[in-house]
Amino acid sequence: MDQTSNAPLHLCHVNRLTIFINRTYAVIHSIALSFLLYYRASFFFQDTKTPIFPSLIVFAAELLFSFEWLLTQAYRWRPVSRTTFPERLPEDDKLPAIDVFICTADPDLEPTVAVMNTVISAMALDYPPEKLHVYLSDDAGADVTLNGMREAWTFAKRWIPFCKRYKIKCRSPKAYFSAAKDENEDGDFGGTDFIQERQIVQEKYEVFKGRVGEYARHGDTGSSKRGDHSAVIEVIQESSSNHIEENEAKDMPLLIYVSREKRPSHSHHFKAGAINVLLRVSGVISNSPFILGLDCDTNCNDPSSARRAMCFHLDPKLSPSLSFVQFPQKFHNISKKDIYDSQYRSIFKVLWQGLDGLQGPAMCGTGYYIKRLSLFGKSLKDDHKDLMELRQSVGPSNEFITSLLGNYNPNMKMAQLAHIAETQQLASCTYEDGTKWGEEAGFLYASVAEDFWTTFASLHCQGWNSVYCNPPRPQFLGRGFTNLNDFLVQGTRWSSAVVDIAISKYCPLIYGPSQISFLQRMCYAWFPISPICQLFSLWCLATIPQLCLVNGISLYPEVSNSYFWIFSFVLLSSVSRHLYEVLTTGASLQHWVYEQRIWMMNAVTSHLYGTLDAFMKKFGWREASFSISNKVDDIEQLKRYHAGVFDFQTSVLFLVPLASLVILNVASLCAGIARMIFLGELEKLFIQVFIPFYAVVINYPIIEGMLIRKDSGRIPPSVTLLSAIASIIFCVLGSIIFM
Ligand SMILES: O=c1ccn([C@@H]2O[C@H](COP(=O)(O)OP(=O)(O)O[C@H]3O[C@H](CO)[C@@H](O)[C@H](O)[C@H]3O)[C@@H](O)[C@H]2O)c(=O)[nH]1
Ligand SMILES: [Mn+2]
Repeated sequence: MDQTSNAPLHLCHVNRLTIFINRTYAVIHSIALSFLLYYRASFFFQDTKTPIFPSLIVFAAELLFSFEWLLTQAYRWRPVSRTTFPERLPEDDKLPAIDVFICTADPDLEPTVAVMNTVISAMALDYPPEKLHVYLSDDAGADVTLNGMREAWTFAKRWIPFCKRYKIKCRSPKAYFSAAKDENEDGDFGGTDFIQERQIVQEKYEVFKGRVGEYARHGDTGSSKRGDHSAVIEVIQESSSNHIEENEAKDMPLLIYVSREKRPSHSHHFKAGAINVLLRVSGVISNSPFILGLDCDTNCNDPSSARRAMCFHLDPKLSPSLSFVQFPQKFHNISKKDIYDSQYRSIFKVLWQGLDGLQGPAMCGTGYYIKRLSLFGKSLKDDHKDLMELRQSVGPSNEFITSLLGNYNPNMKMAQLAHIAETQQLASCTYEDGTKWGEEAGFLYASVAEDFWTTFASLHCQGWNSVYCNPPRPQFLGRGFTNLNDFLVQGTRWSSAVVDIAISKYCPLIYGPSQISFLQRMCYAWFPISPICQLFSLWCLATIPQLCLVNGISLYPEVSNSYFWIFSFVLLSSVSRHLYEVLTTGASLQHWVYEQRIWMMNAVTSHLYGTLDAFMKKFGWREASFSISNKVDDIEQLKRYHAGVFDFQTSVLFLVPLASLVILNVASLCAGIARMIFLGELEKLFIQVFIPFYAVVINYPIIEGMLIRKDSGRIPPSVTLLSAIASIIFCVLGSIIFM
């Protein structure tokens, strides 16, 4: 260990070439945009035959697009990347303790074996075991999960020493055993000892899986009492009295099951509520200064993440204002033909790097190492720490307040026994009544995008920073979507959650104290504003120029007009800019098509319903909800995903807008081509023909789904018919009203 030297624990690289390219592009593109908007604006002072209403709508769409574009430039202002040197960390006895929080909520959608793999992989992190405490929050209160944990504990006693002895990198047994041998480049594969032990451990894993499977089949998955059960907190311990095994257990991290109390009469605030209970319960058990947050599907794919995170948290220059280290979300099941962009390429390869160069990335729910106290910044802000005020803020438990004030250094065994009674109260659904939990303490409740919202309002706006750590080997691997329905359902939840923020008084465009920089605020504004901008602009651009085309009305400059080149430039520049980013982040030309398509589909469906949902909540017509993402594979759907074939088995509410818009665009394209050929309007309508042409080419799989495919993943004929009728009605009504 290299403690004595002054070698840094981490480095930050500023990519000057990228910055130069990004800023140059921003300047050139914004000049072109200004010309475009000038052309539109001056149009209203001219005397033309074009009807005013469609031009006005298209202008509004262009304005919103430009505004959104402007916000995204902040992400491109100063992207950075980082390297860590965990080997330079101090000795193990100087490392701070870590509590791992894993959340699960529904054993039917989140299979127990997979959740336990996450638990086991977290227990096997490369960190002193006495400084690692793993908590699983089970919102379903299901027996299968509690029993699964007991089995996981027993299996982990074999698994952890095996991983450590042979330096296995992939610490999720499921991933390890299902990978082809040569894929497991890590670990020592030479000796017969290894081969024998691997065999034994694999057998144990099969037994573990079998047992959990039994519980799942015959046990109670808690579906009847999911919203109505009392709190259960259990420290998972040795069940057998076997001496040798007990010795092994010494090297095991503490493992704790937490199922908070839930009652129909009390709002439980979804995942944020679950984490806040974990914050309290762990506060009186282990009270570690740092917390690793994981979703139940996020396996530790590399044991070194904890030490890498400590490279930042233990840097004396960075640490006082550092709240958390975020690792990217990466996924183990991404197809080469990632048609739904399940990898979120742009977020994790572009946007988060950009934020990292400003004040730091937003939390993304999983794969982050956060400083516990930063979540209580507002409650603890006065130095004198008035006890009464603190009670009002975080509730009456003296044990918890003591732990928060840092006066309580838990001796694990004692703490377990002394405080288990206290935890019942801390996990009860009435504990938060009259306190500031969810408002200033812990994760915030105002939006179900609790991660994004908490980072903005509680952390970055209070002057905390964060960093983004993206080493070449993925440190965590989750499960990406494999079908359109899951993608659109999650998209709708996200849009709704962020639009909640956009239409609240905390909209980052207007809210934001001086601690947050202007550029950081622009980035934050983009998330809540973009669904509204995209939804409006895309719906307009997918209907109005088309309607006008059918009626022979020109909305864009003719080819001979010099502004024609401005419009062409803006279009080409934005499209090629996106292509450039896709290619330079290691994706293919084909992936660029996927992203263009899924972006359009998302905008006209998820963003639409999400925004509607947000407004309905605002007016009190609907309650907040959190539709948990499905994590069970359907073989058929999986096959299609890997073949790059769309699976249209989703709600008609999603399908009808998609299909209607495509039908409308095909029809207008035909009409446009006919006009060009028979009426010689090529010059006049060039751009307007190009728009539906582009939309149709990019969205070809929808046409295929309607007309060509016969499999169960196609668009049902009834939906096609309904959509055709919808587009005809739109065309007729639109022509009468607008033209
Ligand atoms: O009432 C709830 C609802 C969800 N969860 C857990 O929260 C996690 C995330 O839920 P999931 O359904 O997988 O949602 P995703 O859309 O995949 O989650 C993304 O978006 C969420 C909201 O922004 C973040 O919290 C997540 O970390 C992020 O991965 C899962 O482990 C769930 O078990 C709970 O514990 N209680
Ligand atoms: Mn998820």
